[in-house]
Amino acid sequence: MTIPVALITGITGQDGSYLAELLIAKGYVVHGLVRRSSTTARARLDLLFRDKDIYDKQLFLHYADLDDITTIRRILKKTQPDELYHLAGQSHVGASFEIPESTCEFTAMGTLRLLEIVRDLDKQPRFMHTSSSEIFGSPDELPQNEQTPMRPVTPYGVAKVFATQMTRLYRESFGLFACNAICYNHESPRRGESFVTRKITRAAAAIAVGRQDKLRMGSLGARRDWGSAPEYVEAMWRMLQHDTPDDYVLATGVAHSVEEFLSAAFAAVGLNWKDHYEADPRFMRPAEVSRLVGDPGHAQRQLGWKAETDLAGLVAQMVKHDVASLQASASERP
Ligand SMILES: C[C@H]1O[C@H](OP(=O)(O)OP(=O)(O)OC[C@H]2O[C@@H](n3cnc4c(=O)[nH]c(N)nc43)[C@H](O)[C@@H]2O)[C@@H](O)[C@@H](O)C1=O
Repeated sequence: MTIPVALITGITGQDGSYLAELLIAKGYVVHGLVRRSSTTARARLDLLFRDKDIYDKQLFLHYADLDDITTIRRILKKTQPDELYHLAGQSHVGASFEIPESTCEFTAMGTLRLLEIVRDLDKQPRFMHTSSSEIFGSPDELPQNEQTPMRPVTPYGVAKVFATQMTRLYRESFGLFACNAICYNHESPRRGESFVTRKITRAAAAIAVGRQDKLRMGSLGARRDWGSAPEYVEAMWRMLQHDTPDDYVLATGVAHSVEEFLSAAFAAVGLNWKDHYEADPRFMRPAEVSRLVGDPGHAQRQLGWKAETDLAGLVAQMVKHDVASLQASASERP
């Protein structure tokens, strides 16, 4: 039996770590591209795999930045993956207003460069690009599906539109097996600390144990369709196992406000968020998407995939994790 080989860009991120775990459990050999500078970000992977004798047997990490075409081409030629999961990019929407150029460089051009390399390979891997609900920006219809017109309102959204359309174009014009996973927000205890959900659950835990008093945040009115990250990477894998390539909205189909998330997280540790919240203009954005909710029907029909975790379940998992890790670090203190 041949062992399937996958390559993941962005393997050190939240989704990358869950996807690596999933593929390794399925018996894949997994190669990951790692930025030379992201030594600390590797902590997620080290925590998962360091003691499990996986490195150099099933998991191989390679240094390569997304603008380093020759290195990526060399790695792809050497590793000959069957599947290429493209997760890397500047993923913070708020930051994209501060650094629009590098956001486009990595998120938009980085995807095009990868597609170009794949197009030239003799053995072309199946390709999955992690697109985003931000492509819809300010949509006319609700919920959004794969046919909803793209109307991005943030530099990040514009970059994702470019990458999404290029992925479609390489599928339709050059015959690549290329798919877009149009992901709505997906969270977990491994979510980066600057995204709103994790910022809230970490603060709720820290305030509950007396290590923090205030939580400074931006607007609470925005609504998001929040799902659970491990479920979304399962859908990504299913996309590349399907007979034909296509684009899929991955979402729960239900939206909640930031205030609802905040309220649920603080309630989970017996606190009232109103006693600790402080509005901070530094976290307000020049433009907000507010009507994003996805229709995951296509993924359900074609891939048999459905988001299972609701907001209450997600909040409970994240708060529990953050409380436990604070307690563990407190007990380690001399
Ligand atoms: C689908 C999409 O999902 C993510 O992008 P995002 O939705 O912008 O996620 P977020 O957690 O940064 O913000 C959610 C909402 O929360 C509001 N908000 C209020 N106060 C703070 C605050 O203090 N920090 C942050 N970060 N947000 C705040 C903020 O203004 C926004 O309305 C990325 O994975 C992205 O890569 C992606 O593709």
